[in-house]
Amino acid sequence: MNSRIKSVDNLSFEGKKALVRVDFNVPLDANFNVTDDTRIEAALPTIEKILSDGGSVILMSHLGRPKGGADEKFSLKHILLDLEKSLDRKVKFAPDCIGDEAVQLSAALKPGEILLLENLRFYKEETAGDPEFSKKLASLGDIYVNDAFGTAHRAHASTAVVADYFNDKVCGYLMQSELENADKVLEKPERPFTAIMGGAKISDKILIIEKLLDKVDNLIIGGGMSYTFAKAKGGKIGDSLLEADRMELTKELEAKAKAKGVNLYLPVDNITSKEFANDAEQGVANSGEIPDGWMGLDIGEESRKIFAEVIKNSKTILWNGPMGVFEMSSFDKGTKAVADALVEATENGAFSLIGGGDSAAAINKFGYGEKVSFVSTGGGALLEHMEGKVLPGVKALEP
Ligand SMILES: Nc1ncnc2c1ncn2[C@@H]1O[C@H](COP(=O)(O)OP(=O)(O)O)[C@@H](O)[C@H]1O
Ligand SMILES: O=C(OP(=O)(O)O)[C@H](O)COP(=O)(O)O
Repeated sequence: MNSRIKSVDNLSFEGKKALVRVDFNVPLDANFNVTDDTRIEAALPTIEKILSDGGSVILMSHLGRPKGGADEKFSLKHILLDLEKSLDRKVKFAPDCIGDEAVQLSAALKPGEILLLENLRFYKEETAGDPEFSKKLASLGDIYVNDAFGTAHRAHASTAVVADYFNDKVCGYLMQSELENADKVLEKPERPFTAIMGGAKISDKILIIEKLLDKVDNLIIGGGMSYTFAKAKGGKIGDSLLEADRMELTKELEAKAKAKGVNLYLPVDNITSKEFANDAEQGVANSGEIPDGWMGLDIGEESRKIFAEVIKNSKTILWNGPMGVFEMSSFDKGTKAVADALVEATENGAFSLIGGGDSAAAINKFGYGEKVSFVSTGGGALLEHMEGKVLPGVKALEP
C-alpha cells in the first residue's frame, strides 16, 4: 500500500468525531430491501475501532446515481435497519447531508454514537467535487476517514476534496486491506499467474487486459466478450453479444499475448440458446460455429475442463467477470466450474482475488465467499487500481 498514507490504527479517536466516507452503494430490491449487504459488513471493523477508542462516527455515502436532487428511491434510510442489525446498535439519521440539522445532530453526538447522513449525491456538488460543499461536510467532524474503496476511483467532494480540510486524514481497514490484497497480485505474484476475464463488454475491460498481458502467464477470456474474439477470427457467432467496433482490437490483443509469451485461452465450445431466457430451447456449439438464430450464453463442457485445469495449476489468480449469464440457472455452469477450480486452487495454496460486482455476486451465489483468498468490494475501483492509475480517494489521504 502507498506508504505515505496513514490508517485508523495510527490514531486514537478518543473524544473525537470521525467523518467516515463509506461505500454503502448496495443493491436494493423493488421494496427497497438490501439484497447484498457485503459492503455494509465490510465497513464494520473501521466503525467498531473508532467506537471502541471512545469516538463517535458520522457515516457518509452515496447510493445509486440520483439525477436532480433528493429522490426517495435513493434514500439511505432504506439501509438504516440493515446497518443497525449489522452493528447491533442504534444509528441516528440526518435527512440531509449538510445544513443545520446535520450540524446539530453531529455536534450532539456522544462517544459511542453513530450518525448516518442522507445520500451525498442529492447534491450535484458531490460529484462535481465542489470545495464549498466539501467544506460544509468537513465541518461535521474532527478526523476524516476514507473507507470507501468501491468509490475511490471517483474524485468527488466526499472521497477526495473534503480531505483538504483536515489535518488528520486516514484510510479505514477496508481500504487498507483492499489495497494490500491488490498489491499481492500486482507486485511479485507467485507463478503461474492466471487472470480470468469475463462479463459482457470488452470495452470496459480493455485497459486492464492490456496491462495484465505484462504480468500474467495465462489469460482466460470467457463470457459475452469472447464472441467478439470469435467473430474477429472469421467465426460465426449467431446472435451472441458482439462489439463490432472492437474486433480489430481483439486481434491486436491476441498478437500482443503471443509476443509476450502469454497463453491466451478462449472458449472452444458454448452453451447456446434461442432466446435470452432460462427456459428457452438450448443447444451446444463449437466456438465460431454458432448458427443464426442462436446465441452463446455460457461456455461449454470442454472449455470448462480446459479452463479449470489451467486455474488449478496456478499460484496467483485474478478473476473479473462471469463466464456466462450466471444469473439464470441454465447458464451458470461455466461460472460455477471456474469458481470450483478457484476454490480448489486456493485450498492448495494459491492466492485468489475476485473483483467486480457480478463476479462477487457469483461467488456468493455458490457459497464460496469464505473459500477464496479475497473478494473485493470494488468493481471499477479495483480495475483502475490494477491498470496502474492513482485512485483519487487514496491520493487525497497523502499528507
Ligand atoms: N454470453 C453472455 N451473453 C450475455 N451476457 C453475458 C454473457 N456472459 C456474461 N454475461 C453477463 O455479463 C454480466 C457481467 O458483466 P460485468 O459487469 O462485466 O461483470 P463484473 O461486474 O463481474 O465486472 C452479467 O450480468 C452476465 O449475465
Ligand atoms: O458500485 C460502485 O462501483 P462498481 O459498480 O464499479 O462496483 C461504486 O459505489 C461507485 O459508484 P459509481 O460508479 O456510481 O460512481
